Parts: sequence; structure tokens; C-alpha cells
Amino acid sequence: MSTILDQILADTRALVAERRAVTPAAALTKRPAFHAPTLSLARALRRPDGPAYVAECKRASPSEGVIRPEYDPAATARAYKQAAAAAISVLTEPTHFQGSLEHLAAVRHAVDLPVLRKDFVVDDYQLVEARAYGADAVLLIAAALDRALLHDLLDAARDLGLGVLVEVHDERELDAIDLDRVDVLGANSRDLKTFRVDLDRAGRVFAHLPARIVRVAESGIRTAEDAARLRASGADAFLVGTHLMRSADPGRALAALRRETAVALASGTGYAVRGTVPAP
Ligand SMILES: O=P(O)(O)OC[C@@H](O)[C@@H](O)c1c[nH]c2ccccc12
Repeated sequence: MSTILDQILADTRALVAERRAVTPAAALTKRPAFHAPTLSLARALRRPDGPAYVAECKRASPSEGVIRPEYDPAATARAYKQAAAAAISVLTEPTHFQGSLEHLAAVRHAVDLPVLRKDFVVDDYQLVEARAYGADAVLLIAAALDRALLHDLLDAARDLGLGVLVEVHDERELDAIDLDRVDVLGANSRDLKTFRVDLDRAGRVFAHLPARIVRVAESGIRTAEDAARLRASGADAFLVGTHLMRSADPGRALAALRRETAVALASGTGYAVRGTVPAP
């Protein structure tokens, strides 16, 4: 049966072929951002003082439809930075998330935090694009890539100076990944094939990781209780999109989530609080 993920991947492959025909990789490398230094996502996400927040800029998603009709990625990123986000994620996928590379470039110019290109990367051409439009890091989704391609893209990203957030949805997907090559691993609580959210999966994924790897809990985080629970199961960082983009003021929503999560963790309301994380 064909899933929404299959559909997005097919659309993405077609789009990459079109784009490459219009703008060859060699032309992308002439953009100034391609030669600018990148900021380390891993370093930004490992903090001694509490969990880190990766705040996401997106207009729409296949599970929610249009989340924010009046979407200004640069203004949103600035508000996130003011609310102490550690990094910014920007959707660039056009068909299902209404994103674009222009959104990425706008965010890059708006903030000096690590910027993650959130897309369905299936080809190293997209890594060159990411770098040329100012990304510091890219997402690689294990469920979207076979083993060889995932590792080729990991190496290619590193050669380009890009950080990588490797995403899995359950612990079985870890079997196909050489964890020695991973610095930041995300557990996506949303199944990209069914859209079901299950916050308990993340802890099972994190339990299999060496301490060196930074753990990101992705998707479906709406409350401080959600975040505190994920922190207790080992998350170093949270990736939050819909909850923030849907609120009247995304920056305030992030500040409130941080504050309330800190309170929930300090009062230890039934949650085991994770000990000090080792230095990178
Ligand atoms: O909007 P949410 O539920 O807060 O989730 C954010 C982020 O985790 C989600 O956008 C995401 C995680 N992995 C992805 C892969 C592709 C597209 C989107 C995603």
C-alpha cells in the first residue's frame, strides 16, 4: 500500500530532477552562503542547564493542513531566538508543507542560531541546496532511505560542513544505522506513514544510544507534561512545531513552554529527572 511518505518521496524525487535541470549543483556553489562557515547543531543542543528547544517554522503539514495562513518565517525565527531557542528548523518541502528554500534563506539572515533544513532529502543535490541557502544542518529520515544511501548522504553532508539530524521512528530502524557516524539522533513520535503520535516510543529509541549522541524528541509536543515526560526518558532536546505555529504568538508560546517545563522538572511531579549530561 502506498503511504503519504511514499507520495512525498515520489514528489520530492521529481522536484529534484526538475531543479537540477534548471540550476546545476555547480551554479548553487556560487551562492555566498555555500562558502560561509556553519554553526554546530550538536553543540547547540547539548546544554548543561536544561533541555534545548529546536523551534520549527512551517506554514502547513499533511497531518494538520494549513497551520498558519499568515506565515513570516524570518519574524518567527527572530521571536524564537528571543525566547531562547537553541536552533531553528525550517520546512522547505513545497507541496505538502508549503515550504521553500526562500524561507530557509530568510531565516538564515534573521538569526545567528543553527538552522536545520527540514525536508525529505533523497539526493546529495539537496545537500548542496541546503548549504547554498544557508542551512547549518539537514534532516535525514531513516525510513525514507536505504542503508547505503543514508550513509552516503551522511558522508556527503559532513564533507559539505553540514550537521545531520538522523531521524528514526522506532528502535528497529537503528539496526540499519552505523551510530559511529551519528552525532544527533531524533526519535520522531509521529509515524510518517500513519500520522499516529506515540510519545512513549522516544524513550525506547534513546535507551539504545551511546551517551555521546545528542537525543532529540520530535513531534507532538504540546504541553510541559509532554516535554517533562520526554526529558525523563532521556531527551536532550525537543523539536516543536505545530503547537508554536498555531498559537497567536509563537515566541511567547515557546517561552511559556520552556518556563512551564522547567517548573514541571523542578517539582519532579512524578517524573524522574535526567542527571547531568556529559560534555560534548
Ligand atoms: O509539528 P510538531 O508535531 O511539533 O512536529 C515538529 C517536527 O518534529 C515535525 O515537523 C517533523 C519531524 N520529522 C519530520 C519529517 C518530515 C516532516 C516533518 C517532520
